[in-house]
Amino acid sequence: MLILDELQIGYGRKLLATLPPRVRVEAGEFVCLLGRNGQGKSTLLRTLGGFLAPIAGEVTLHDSPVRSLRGVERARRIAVVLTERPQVGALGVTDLVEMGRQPYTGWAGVLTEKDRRIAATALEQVGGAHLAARTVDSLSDGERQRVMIARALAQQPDVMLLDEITAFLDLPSRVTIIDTLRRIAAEQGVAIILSSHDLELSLQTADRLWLLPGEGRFIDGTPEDVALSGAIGTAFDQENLMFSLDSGRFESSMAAHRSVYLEGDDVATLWLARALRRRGYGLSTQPAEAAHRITPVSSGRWRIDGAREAGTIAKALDLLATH
Ligand SMILES: Nc1ncnc2c1ncn2[C@@H]1O[C@H](COP(=O)(O)OP(=O)(O)OP(=O)(O)O)[C@@H](O)[C@H]1O
Repeated sequence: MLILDELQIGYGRKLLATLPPRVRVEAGEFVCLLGRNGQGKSTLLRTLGGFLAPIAGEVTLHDSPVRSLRGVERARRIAVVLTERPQVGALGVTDLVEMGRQPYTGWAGVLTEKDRRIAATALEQVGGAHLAARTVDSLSDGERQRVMIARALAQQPDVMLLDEITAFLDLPSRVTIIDTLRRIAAEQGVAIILSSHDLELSLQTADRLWLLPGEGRFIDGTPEDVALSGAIGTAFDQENLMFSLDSGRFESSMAAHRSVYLEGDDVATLWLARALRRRGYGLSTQPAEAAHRITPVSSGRWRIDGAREAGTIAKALDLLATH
């Protein structure tokens, strides 16, 4: 339903990215948009929302160019959530969420019972019903983000564009908000495009990744295809940090000073492998080439070089360091 045709985004002569000839986003899709600072994530979202003209090409929503949508029409179809703290003073949470109904209330702005019900349901959907009587300026960052999402939902849009909304939240709050958005996309058929710096969470949750790796490129695929293509490494790796395809996360890339052959693949051994990498050990697949050999004895207990036993990861690291 959202179609990006021959799209080039940027400002004046500054071209930030050229997209493939046709990119489609279907109802119910949850897309995460990733890229380093300044690669054009916000610019792309602004272009998709029709707030910024593309350098070339066109964005259409249900066959209408988004740039041609008038204010109210656009607000009924496209909702935008930003990370900035809204300057709304002591406005009530319920009043703010009900503002999402403005595209439907006509000039007088009178809310019907139905409008109030839709706003209340939106607040419930983001787990914010208990905040209804609070004022917006009294909310924590995480609570405020939920309320801003509720306002966007109250617009009953076809597309939601969210720009780095999880930036200041702790991990459980980020997971909760992303889960809520995924559920909303799937259950209500809203297409959701969310820019984020949370690469690992995006890899785990997105139906699709859009990656702006720099040099004007744009990559579109399932998280797994994008990871396997090596594009995540190209976009984010740096001297001391590399994306590991084995673990699906970034790992410190200090030069390995000694290699260890580690047997076993139980959970405790996977955590021991993490600790070893952090300490600068390389994990060898060839026992004969490794300086040390670690064998699991039972879960969370290992034998080091056939002799000494370690019952914690700290002890295993100690034994390796003193040997
Ligand atoms: N109005 C503008 N005119 C010209 N250049 C702009 C304008 N707004 C942003 N830019 C530039 O365009 C580039 C992309 O900016 P954008 O905000 O889209 O990046 P981003 O990927 O969202 O970055 P971040 O992760 O830091 O939020 C940056 O170099 C920025 O300085």
